[in-house]
Amino acid sequence: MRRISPVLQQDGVDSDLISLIKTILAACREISFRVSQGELAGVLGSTLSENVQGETQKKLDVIANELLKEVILETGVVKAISSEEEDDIIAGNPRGRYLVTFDPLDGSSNTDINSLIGTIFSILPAPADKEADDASMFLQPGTAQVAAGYVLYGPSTMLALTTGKGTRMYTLDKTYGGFLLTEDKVTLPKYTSEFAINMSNQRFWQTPMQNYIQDLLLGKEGPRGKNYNMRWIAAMVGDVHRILCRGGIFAYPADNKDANKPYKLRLMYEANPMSLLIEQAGGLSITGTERILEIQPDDIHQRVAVILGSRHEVETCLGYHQKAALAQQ
Ligand SMILES: O=P(O)(O)OC[C@H]1O[C@](O)(COP(=O)(O)O)[C@@H](O)[C@@H]1O
Ligand SMILES: [Mg+2]
Ligand SMILES: [Mg+2]
Repeated sequence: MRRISPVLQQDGVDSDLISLIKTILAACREISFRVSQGELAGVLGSTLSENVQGETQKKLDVIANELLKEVILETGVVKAISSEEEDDIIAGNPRGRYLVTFDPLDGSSNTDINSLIGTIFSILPAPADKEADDASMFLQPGTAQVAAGYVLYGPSTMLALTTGKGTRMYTLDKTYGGFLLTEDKVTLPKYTSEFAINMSNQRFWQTPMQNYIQDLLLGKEGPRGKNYNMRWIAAMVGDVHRILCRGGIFAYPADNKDANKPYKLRLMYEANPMSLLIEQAGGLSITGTERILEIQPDDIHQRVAVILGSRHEVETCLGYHQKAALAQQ
């Protein structure tokens, strides 16, 4: 089985970028170890603080954030980092060629129940003409990402990674201590009959999403003419992993539960890296009205609606949104 470096070298990936990816993975290996120790490592439970998004931080959120921050800044090739758990960006080497954004721990609420969690990361080119503490550097569309990936801390620790030449999966070999290639070309089936959405928000969704899900639930007797199954892991990293493995559609649409917070997922830390992984595997990722990877961000902590997965199903969902928009004209 092949290790990461030769695979990336074969794809023509720059040596600085390879060593940056390997550094991020070294931190993830450490997080994986601590997660697997569970209560024994004293990493479970909540801290008394809240992050910039007003959410209570889990101990593991803080530990994972610190680990990643420290090693990434030490590489010397990173101009700045932006984390879901930090209010502001953190400047690195002014001559660094890369910017890194990450969600150190995705699916935080799963930590205390020994369920799926993961780390999501995205790497962008650093503009040479900006200061290392200038947050506007990060406001690049997802199409600009030079690499994106996640590490899933499950029964085995797995990495999904893309540098723009398809999506591959690797599995952490704990005896050797590194990630080995276990799926060379992840390919999403175009069609699916499995969806992932938090149904408890149903009454707060907008009409097109209400109609789309309603038609899935009608099954064989409804307009879609087949029965659908549902899964919800409560960690985007787990739901996206399942979709990369066997197809499906995942949605965290807009809702009006809290007027000040219509969207849940973050563009830079979750939506963009997952969208690149999904599209590089032949899937599609949209907000309902536009392709996520083409959004021009206006804030590092901005949130978006996310609908991603098997191409035909996402296009069908898009059709419901387009129909509603036409009816309003
Ligand atoms: O609480 P809900 O509605 O099930 O939301 C779950 C969603 O929230 C998230 O956990 C948010 O991520 P964090 O754990 O990084 O805050 C997603 O991974 C997941 O899809
Ligand atoms: Mg998250
Ligand atoms: Mg998180």
